[in-house]
Amino acid sequence: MRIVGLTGGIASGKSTVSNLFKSHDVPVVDADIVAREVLRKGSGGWKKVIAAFGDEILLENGEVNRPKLGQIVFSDPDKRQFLNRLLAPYISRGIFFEILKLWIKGYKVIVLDVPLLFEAKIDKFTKPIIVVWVDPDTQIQRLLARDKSSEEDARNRINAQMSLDVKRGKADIVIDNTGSLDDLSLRFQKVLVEVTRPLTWAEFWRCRQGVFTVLASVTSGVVLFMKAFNNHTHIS
Ligand SMILES: CC(C)(COP(=O)(O)OP(=O)(O)OC[C@H]1O[C@@H](n2cnc3c(N)ncnc32)[C@H](O)[C@@H]1O)[C@@H](O)C(=O)NCCC(=O)NCCS
Ligand SMILES: Nc1ncnc2c1ncn2[C@@H]1O[C@H](COP(=O)(O)OP(=O)(O)OP(=O)(O)O)[C@@H](O)[C@H]1O
Repeated sequence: MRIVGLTGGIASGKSTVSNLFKSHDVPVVDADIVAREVLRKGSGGWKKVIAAFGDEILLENGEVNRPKLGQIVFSDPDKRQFLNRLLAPYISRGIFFEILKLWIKGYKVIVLDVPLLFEAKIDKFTKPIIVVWVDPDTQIQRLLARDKSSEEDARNRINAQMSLDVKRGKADIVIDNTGSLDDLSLRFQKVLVEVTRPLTWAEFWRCRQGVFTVLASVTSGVVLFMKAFNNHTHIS
């Protein structure tokens, strides 16, 4: 299985590109969705966040007040690093199981949409790495229009991430999304051809997907064995 990395800056257009992949039957694992799940009421991440930030971080219904937590961590790098370290094990585990499910379903190519792909060093497991790039003015305009946030909040969020130009330098494929959605669709067609071509063996091992494949094989082998063992015990 080929795991394609998709990243970029906040509001650079990752979800828009993800939707194009999905509309061409290429499944996408979205780290933002996984990160939401690990903060759901009652989950392990939720308990850790309450222990660290106190009950004041909760809404009346017991869910985490995301805008409030966002304001705290995006204006304080130490608290953000702390939250990242707190949630990283849960997010990594969630991503791993999402990939495993798709692998068991037999998908040959999947896309991993992770805003912090480089920061969290997940890029080692993905090939190729696609960076969705926009010029800084377009990025801030789209972020303000989408989130209806203050310019200060928007800039804090942009500054919380590795610079988009640095990310661009680390990419195998850069999608410039400064233009219109039609421009993006045209660029995307070429990217789709590139990511759905088979990997050479050298590329496969270089990006450590070999390690993931071995891990996934062993895990699913153990799951199948346990199922068979349980069935057998019930019958006798
Ligand atoms: C702080 C939280 C509660 C704010 O929630 P909110 O609904 O306002 O934002 P949302 O989760 O939709 O994120 C929007 C965008 O912000 C950026 N972002 C999110 N978390 C981070 C972070 N820790 N560092 C830098 N950028 C981030 C990403 O580009 C993301 O796409 C939330 O972002 C969170 O739990 N972040 C920590 C988990 C994480 O690292 N998520 C990123 C997935 S790898
Ligand atoms: N080419 C484009 N032309 C006009 N608007 C666009 C274009 N691409 C994306 N947008 C809009 O810009 C906003 C940000 O795009 P999107 O949500 O895909 O970014 P993202 O990188 O996934 O953001 P985040 O990091 O917050 O998850 C959205 O409102 C989207 O509709």
